[in-house]
Amino acid sequence: MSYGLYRFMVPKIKICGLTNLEAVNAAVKNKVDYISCVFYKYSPRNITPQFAESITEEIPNRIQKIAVLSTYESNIEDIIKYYKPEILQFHSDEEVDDILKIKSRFGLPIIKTIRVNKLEDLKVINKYSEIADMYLFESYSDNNLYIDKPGNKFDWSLLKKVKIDKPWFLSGSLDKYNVNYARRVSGAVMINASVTLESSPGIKDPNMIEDFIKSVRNPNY
Ligand SMILES: O=C(O)c1ccccc1NCC(=O)[C@H](O)[C@H](O)COP(=O)(O)O
Repeated sequence: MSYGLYRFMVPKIKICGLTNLEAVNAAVKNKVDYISCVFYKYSPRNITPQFAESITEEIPNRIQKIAVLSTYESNIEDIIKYYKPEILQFHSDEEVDDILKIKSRFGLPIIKTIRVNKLEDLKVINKYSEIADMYLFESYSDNNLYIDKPGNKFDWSLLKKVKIDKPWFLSGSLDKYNVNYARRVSGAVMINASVTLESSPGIKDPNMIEDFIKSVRNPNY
């Protein structure tokens, strides 16, 4: 995509791993498009479905709620019942059939995370293309399989080298300084950020959320 065209595409922003009302309010105030809560017991961002419901119940309808979970999680019924996500995001090496069962049962669209460090990692898109409605691309480190640490990035330009058959988010240590460069070299229209907006593990800083969203919306900010 030429830079000229890219400049006119309105970016969509997802803030992931919200754990308190202040962070949700900062995301809402700054007109985020998607928010995600994490339901993964080893994550510092893990919260209960009931608490996720309580911090997100007042958000406007235009913001879509995403649940980050795994097919191995046992509390999916509670996640659906209380948090009421509009999209489910699967983040590990789930089997296609297991995701399909959940998709058919709850009738919700699926984001499949694809972890990328080299071009051949992108082949896994083929495996999930039947069941995924969107992808989320991020990097991985061998010693930390499912939870990225700040600073984990991949060569974003790899995403321009393959045909991607669904809408997709770019993720992985995006911050207010690198996000517009990352969008340019990857062609991303949809952006996900989490750890880079935290003052301590699991705790998002409302000012960092605001600065991040402003810098995506206005690259000269
Ligand atoms: O965020 C978590 O703690 C997490 C734990 C287990 C599975 C997935 C998890 N996050 C889901 C994501 O979409 C991304 O990993 C995360 O937002 C990465 O973004 P960033 O921290 O900005 O690199």
